[in-house]
Amino acid sequence: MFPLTLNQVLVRRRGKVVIGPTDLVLDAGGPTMIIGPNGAGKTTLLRVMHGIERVTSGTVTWQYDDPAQHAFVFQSPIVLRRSAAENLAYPLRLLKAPKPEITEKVAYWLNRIGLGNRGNSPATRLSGGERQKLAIARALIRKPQVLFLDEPCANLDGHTTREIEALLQETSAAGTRLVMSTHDMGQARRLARDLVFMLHGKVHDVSNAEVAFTRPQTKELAAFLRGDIVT
Ligand SMILES: Nc1ncnc2c1ncn2[C@@H]1O[C@H](COP(=O)(O)OP(=O)(O)OP(=O)(O)O)[C@@H](O)[C@H]1O
Repeated sequence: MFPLTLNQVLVRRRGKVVIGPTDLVLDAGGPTMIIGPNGAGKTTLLRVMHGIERVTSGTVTWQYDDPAQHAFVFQSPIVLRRSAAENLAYPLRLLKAPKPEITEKVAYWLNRIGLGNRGNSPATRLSGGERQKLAIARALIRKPQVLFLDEPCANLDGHTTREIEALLQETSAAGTRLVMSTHDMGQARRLARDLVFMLHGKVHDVSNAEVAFTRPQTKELAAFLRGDIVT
């Protein structure tokens, strides 16, 4: 599916330029972490790439696009008002997967996210961290080639964050392309192969994560990584 190429993408909402005009090319590697100050446009950029945010002008081009091959995990986990197991089964039912396969995969993923004995619990009763893990598992259960995540660990405790990071690292190693926003520079350091630094609605810098953290190429990125307020 890669490269994914954004060419002069501009998103205007209520008269305000939220994104762009900006360019970005993502290759097949990853994980890519999108960083930048609040309001820089990280969420909107992810939504544009996934195809759920209309662009005002410019183009978003996949090498070949198959919307069934990309999934999106939102900052506030969205769970269906059904059991945890039913949440996981849902995407497989849409794909008309055979029943035994659904049963097997649901059991595997419930265990994988530590909900092995909570399959019948209503998803809405789970904790925030459990709901987020469920949302990620529901995205992964159909083995997408690309997974977009918008601040998946915002507001989660350290233990859950560590579990989610381990799951994401495993997912990336297994070949799913991760593109994720984070405000946590420790997390970016732990997970990123490359960093996309957003500032004022534009992609300001794209660099290898190691290079960015040791020799940032712009003074704005250096300041942001130092923890300064960048305006
Ligand atoms: N539909 C909309 N209408 C008006 N303004 C919008 C809309 N969507 C986003 N914005 C504005 O565009 C800017 C970028 O928003 P976005 O959520 O993409 O940034 P972000 O970098 O993800 O921010 P945060 O880190 O705070 O989540 C913000 O100032 C936001 O208020």
